[in-house]
Amino acid sequence: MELKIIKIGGNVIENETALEAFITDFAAVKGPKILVHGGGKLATQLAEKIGIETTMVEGRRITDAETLKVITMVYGGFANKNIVAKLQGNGCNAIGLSGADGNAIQAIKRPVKTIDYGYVGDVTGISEQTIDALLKSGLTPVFCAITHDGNGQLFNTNADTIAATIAVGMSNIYNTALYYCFEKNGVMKDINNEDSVIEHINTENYPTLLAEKIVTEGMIPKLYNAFEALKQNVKKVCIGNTKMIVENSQQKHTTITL
Ligand SMILES: Nc1ncnc2c1ncn2[C@@H]1O[C@H](COP(=O)(O)OP(=O)(O)O)[C@@H](O)[C@H]1O
Ligand SMILES: CC(=O)N[C@@H](CCC(=O)OP(=O)(O)O)C(=O)O
Repeated sequence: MELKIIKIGGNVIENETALEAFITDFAAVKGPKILVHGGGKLATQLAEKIGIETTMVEGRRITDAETLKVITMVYGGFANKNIVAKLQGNGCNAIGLSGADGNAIQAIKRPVKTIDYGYVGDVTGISEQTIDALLKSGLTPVFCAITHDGNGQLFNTNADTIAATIAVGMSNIYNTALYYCFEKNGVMKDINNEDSVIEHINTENYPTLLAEKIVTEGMIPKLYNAFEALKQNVKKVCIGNTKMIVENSQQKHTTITL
């Protein structure tokens, strides 16, 4: 059976109309499914309001103790519960989780090489049996971008990485398909031209896209994670507009292959 792991980005969450449209489409997706959400933009806005500066390095947030509090409140609080409530309103029996809940996603502090990211976690494992028990009982897990180390420490983890790791872990039980949904139509040749979607990215054309800076910022972890997922048994990875998850959708998007 296919399990769909669908990730939505910060710009979708932040935009009331886009979020409502996505929720309707996600609720209508048939079969077992898991939603992973970010909320990076909302966290940056709240941090700014309370005088905490945000530093991003290659799409990842440097997370000090105060920033960790903000992201926990935003991702695990407002963003997660708002999405769960809206899904409930659309007949989808969602349950909101962080990686600490049910020990679902374990992580270690990202090792310091040239950069110390602070309380940023690299995922070490997921509890696929616990997640599967939720699926089997008819619930739809909704994960925010928070993990833990099993010793009481929460971590901020890139939501794209969480989605990929869940897809990899759950591939022990299901055929998994990973969808990265965001506000654009896919990975674009020209970021200002929605018609310039690159329909296929693979390990051959990717280095050029990276070198020519066609792929930058938040798209770097997304593609890194896409390749990692495919190498570890995930059957399908797509990047595109939320409309691509609609059954028989003709929406153009980017498909990643090895
Ligand atoms: N070639 C590209 N095509 C589309 N988006 C790109 C590209 N290169 C960089 N990006 C950036 O990647 C962003 C998506 O990643 P990210 O900021 O992590 O957002 P999300 O929260 O949606 O995952 C886009 O909003 C865009 O600014
Ligand atoms: C470590 C790290 O960078 N974590 C991300 C988690 C949220 C996220 O990934 O949100 P989007 O998918 O909306 O970008 C962050 O704090 O921005």
